[in-house]
Amino acid sequence: MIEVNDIHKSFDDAHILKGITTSFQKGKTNLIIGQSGSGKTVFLKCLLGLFTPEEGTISYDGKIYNDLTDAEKRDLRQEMGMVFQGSALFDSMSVEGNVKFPLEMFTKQSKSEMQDRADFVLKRVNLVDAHHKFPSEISGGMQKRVAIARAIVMNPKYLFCDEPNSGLDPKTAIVIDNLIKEITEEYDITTIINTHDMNSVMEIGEKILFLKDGLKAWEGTNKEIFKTDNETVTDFVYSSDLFKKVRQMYIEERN
Ligand SMILES: Nc1ncnc2c1ncn2[C@@H]1O[C@H](COP(=O)(O)OP(=O)(O)OP(=O)(O)O)[C@@H](O)[C@H]1O
Repeated sequence: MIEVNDIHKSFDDAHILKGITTSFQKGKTNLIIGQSGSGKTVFLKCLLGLFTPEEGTISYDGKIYNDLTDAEKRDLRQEMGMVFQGSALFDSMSVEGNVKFPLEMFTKQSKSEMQDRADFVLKRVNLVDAHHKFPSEISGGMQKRVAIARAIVMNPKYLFCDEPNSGLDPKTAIVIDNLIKEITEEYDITTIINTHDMNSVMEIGEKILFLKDGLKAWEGTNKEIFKTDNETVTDFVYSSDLFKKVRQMYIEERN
């Protein structure tokens, strides 16, 4: 579980995060949504320990980040997996090489242990025949699977995903969303996903945090987001006619 208490982050005179308090449960897919520039990436980077908030605290299963020693912070970072926007695979390394990379960097595992772990996570993301291919030889959806395999290879407690569906067709995006949700439940990970994809919000948003101008404008579940009358949320989430109709049908079905 990650608990965020009143964090503020500024760059020079620009006050970007203006006091955000929230929490993210383990075993759940937590989504962060909001317009471009609302502070989602800055918030995610604070959770990753890449930015230090000037005020407020972030705690990871009860451990307050600022109270940790440098060695404890390093240990905590190793409990974090990250799926970057655009996958961010190493082009010069094979699929298997990409997945083994964190093990080679951060563990003292033997070659056969690394091989077993790489085989296991690649199988878990349903990639069994691509070990020796290079990123340029596989599809965007397969690259995302490799990125997910690499993010979970160290058995993380916390998984952060920045726009995991960007550049994917809608069908592949759903497969990737479901894969992230399954893995989150299976390994009891606290997963936080930064997204613009309203389909993800509806499908896997067990908890949704809506940021606006660096503030928490709303939070709730995907079921609650259908029912909310909060105009800031409805203006943003239901800006397309299609989603407006879906919401109307949902409300009528429930009445
Ligand atoms: N390192 C930085 N230095 C200065 N300003 C920054 C830095 N990183 C982000 N910002 C500013 O913080 C604000 C929020 O940016 P952020 O990237 O968090 O938005 P976002 O909600 O993730 O947008 P998008 O959905 O487009 O990715 C922007 O005004 C941005 O210019």
